[in-house]
Amino acid sequence: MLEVRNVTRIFGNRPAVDNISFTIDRPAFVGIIGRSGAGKSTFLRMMNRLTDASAGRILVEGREILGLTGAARRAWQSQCAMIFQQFNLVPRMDVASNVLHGLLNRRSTLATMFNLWPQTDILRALQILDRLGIAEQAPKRAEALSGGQQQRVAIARALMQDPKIILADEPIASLDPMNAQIVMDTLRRINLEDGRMVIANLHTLDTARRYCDRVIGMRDGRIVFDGTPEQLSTGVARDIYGADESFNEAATSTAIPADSAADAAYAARMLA
Ligand SMILES: Nc1ncnc2c1ncn2[C@@H]1O[C@H](COP(=O)(O)OP(=O)(O)OP(=O)(O)O)[C@@H](O)[C@H]1O
Repeated sequence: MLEVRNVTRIFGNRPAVDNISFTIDRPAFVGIIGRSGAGKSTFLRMMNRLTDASAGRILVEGREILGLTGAARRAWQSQCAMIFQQFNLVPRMDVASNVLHGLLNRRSTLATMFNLWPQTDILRALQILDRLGIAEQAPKRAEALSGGQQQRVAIARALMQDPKIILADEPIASLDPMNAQIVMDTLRRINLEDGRMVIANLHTLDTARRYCDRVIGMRDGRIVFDGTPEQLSTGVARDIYGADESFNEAATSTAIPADSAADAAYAARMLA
């Protein structure tokens, strides 16, 4: 389904991504981990054609996507939707319009400028918001929502494109543990229920272990691990992150701390 062959990206004289190759043959949930600067974002941006590759090929269902230009490139970009750490919504625009903007590549500028959307598109946007549990937020300005809700709006906008692949660049890095879990659960649901491949750059090991079918570890632009979550032992992780014996997995954790779970249970009891 996806074949990455000897892909390299050089900035200046330094490779950010250095001759990486791998194949994904089903709509799996794939996590990419590695410390800051390992090349994770650069790889996703090449897949989405936001950044050009210096060398190599990326084939999706046999079709080379690195050479696409113009309308073909835009069409590809809507088939592999991107989700960012900072959500990238239009803050003052209402939630429903933000979701409808997922169709931007397919609509005329004029219609978009005047916010003219066919009723079928509006209904679909509302259905998607409903599926993600945030339909009641549709009329609100995006900026009025919590981070977790905003990220779900960004996922809804991505779904509006009906993508084959969802690329998520540190989708939970700005969220508290509770919201991080909701967003990851949402991505996993979409992966399993719709059969859409998800490739997510993740900054915490426990998230990669919990949600991914497969984990790719990058270090200095290269793939240094490619395996199942079970194979991702502390020793392997230490290798990926280039850390010494003092490497502490808990420091990369986004698990909900026992304290805050207890606090939430206490608050729920008091409100009951
Ligand atoms: N546009 C650019 N111009 C020059 N160098 C860049 C550019 N984008 C990325 N780099 C460099 O490429 C390397 C890989 O960066 P990249 O953002 O892909 O890493 P990353 O693993 O995603 O890290 P982070 O989690 O911090 O984003 C870094 O050394 C970075 O400084």
